[in-house]
This record gives sequence, C-alpha cells and structure tokens, in this order.
Amino acid sequence: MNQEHAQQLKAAIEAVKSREIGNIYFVACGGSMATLTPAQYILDREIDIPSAVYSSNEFILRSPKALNDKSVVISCSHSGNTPETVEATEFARSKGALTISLSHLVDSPLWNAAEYRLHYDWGTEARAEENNYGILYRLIFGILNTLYPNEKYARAVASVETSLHDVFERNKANTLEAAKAFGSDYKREPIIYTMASGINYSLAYSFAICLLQEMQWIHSSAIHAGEYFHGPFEVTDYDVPFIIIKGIGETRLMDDRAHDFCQKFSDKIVLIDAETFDMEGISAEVRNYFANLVAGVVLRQYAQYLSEFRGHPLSVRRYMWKMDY
Ligand SMILES: N[C@@H]1[C@@H](O)[C@H](O)[C@@H](COP(=O)(O)O)O[C@@H]1O
Repeated sequence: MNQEHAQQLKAAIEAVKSREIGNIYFVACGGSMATLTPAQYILDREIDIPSAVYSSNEFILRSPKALNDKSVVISCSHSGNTPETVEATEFARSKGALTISLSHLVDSPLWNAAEYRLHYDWGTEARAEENNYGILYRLIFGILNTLYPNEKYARAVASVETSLHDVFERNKANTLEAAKAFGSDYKREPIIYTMASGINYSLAYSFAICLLQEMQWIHSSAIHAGEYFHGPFEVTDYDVPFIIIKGIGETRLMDDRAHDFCQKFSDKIVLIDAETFDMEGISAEVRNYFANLVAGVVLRQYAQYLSEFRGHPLSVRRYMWKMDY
C-alpha cells in the first residue's frame, strides 16, 4: 500500500468527518467526470445527503444555490491542468466548501487549488487500489464508513485494497479473445453506439465520448437503456452496432429490456454482461458497485484492440491539447 496515498485519504476523510455536511458535489470534465459519477450513484443509494455531478464550467455558471460551507466538493483532473476544473475548485472554495481533488499530477494547478489532495497512480504498471478508481472508492467508502460506521463499507474498502487488482487482471485475461475479435470485426464501423443504465451509464458515456469519439474519431453516442425506448430505438437496424453493458444491480431490468428489443433488430450487438465477470474477492453486498469498474477495464481492452486493428493509436488527437479552445 502506498503510504502517502493512505495519509492523503485519511486527512480528507477526517476533514469530512469534522464538518456538518449538507450536500456533496462531484465536479470534473469528460473522462474525469465519468470517473467520479459512480461515486455519486453509490452515495445516492446509501445515504440521504444529496449529491450531484457537474461538468466543471456548468458548476461555475449554474452556481448551485445549495453550494456553501456545508458542501463537500470532490473534483478530479487527470492532468491537473484542465482550467475549468481548477476554476470550479477555486469557486467551490470561495463559497466555503470543503474541497477534495484527485489528480495524477502533484503540484498541478488543481493540486494547488484544492484544500485536500489525493494523488493516484496511472499506467499499465499501476495497481488498481492506487489508481483513479481505487483512490476514489477508498475515499467514498471511507467517508461512508466514517459517517455511518458499517461493516459493509469496511469490507468494500478491503475489497479495493486486497482484491480489485487481481479481479481486473483475471477479467482482462478472460475477455482477451473477445477484445481481439471486437477489434477485428468492428474496425471499419463508422458509428458505434453504447448503452447502459445505473452505475454503468457513465461508462457508456465515457466510452462513447473519450474512447470512440476522442481517441478513435468514430461517431458514437451514449444511450441510457431506459431512454432507448424514448427516441434512440428508432435507429436500430441489422447493421447498426451497439455495445450494451448490463449490470448486476437494481437497474439491470432496464438493461434487459433494452437488450431484448435491440437484439431483435440489430445483428451487431457487443454484450458486456457483468453477470459473466469473475468477482471473487469483492464483498458480495457491494459487487454491483464494482461491476462498472470491471466493465471499464474490459472495455478499455476492447478499445486497445480496436485501435490496433485500425492502426489509429489511442493517443492521437487533432485538436485536444494542441490549440486554444
Ligand atoms: N478523455 C478525457 C477528456 O474527455 C477530457 O477532456 C480530459 C479531461 O482532462 P483532465 O482529466 O486532465 O481534467 O482528459 C481525458 O483524456
């Protein structure tokens, strides 16, 4: 265990404990916003303190009335440099909120804007318990366990610390051939939709906007499985590809309904079903909250092979970080 990370988490969790908490906001952009969103889902399910997710600039411009000194604002920027996330954190701090920021870059502008800072590791060598989701889940379940002590939350933290890395590795190995097949079969698709609900929806969103649009320049849109029947299902046809992520929790009913319909009319469904995951080591009562993380690792491998078969590295951008915008 990285002791520096453990110390940073302890300080942030103690700070939350020392305050009266009226609400919790999660603020970031793009992939980082999608990273934070499952934490809001977990809080929504577990406690009655209201929480919400905002894209950074909207947080500043909308300026929620309830943002005040009883707020906790958790922001994230991988680079630590996204100006709107830095400004949103400064804005939250100016309103008296307790600010906690996650970043891969120590001493970045975001790092300096936040009151409490959480560094996470990144890259192929990083251990799951020290990467962005590992740190976020240790924070969220740590906060829950501090505010509402419960063995369930302690077991969730232990699941991250002792098992998540191996769970990721096993599921990556189990889906390696499927990832290669996806890369080969879908490399010429001009458009790929993603669909999910509940805690998995933000994964469908980030896969569509970050992996497919940003990193592969493939047209895409994330469809909420419940919303599918309220517009998007009209585009379903035999040659229209859908990646459908099915969860194992309370919203699976919506995933089933969308999948059942979609497979009647599309011959190109890529199903990522959390029921097939090997979740051994993750405490049974919180597996729903971890299935999206496993699906994320599985899908990242799919994207990796898509990029290899297309000869389009995931690192290539046309505009991002290359000009003013
Ligand atoms: N794919 C995401 C983008 O969607 C996002 O605009 C950006 C956010 O940056 P950061 O997390 O550094 O704030 O970077 C990531 O790569």
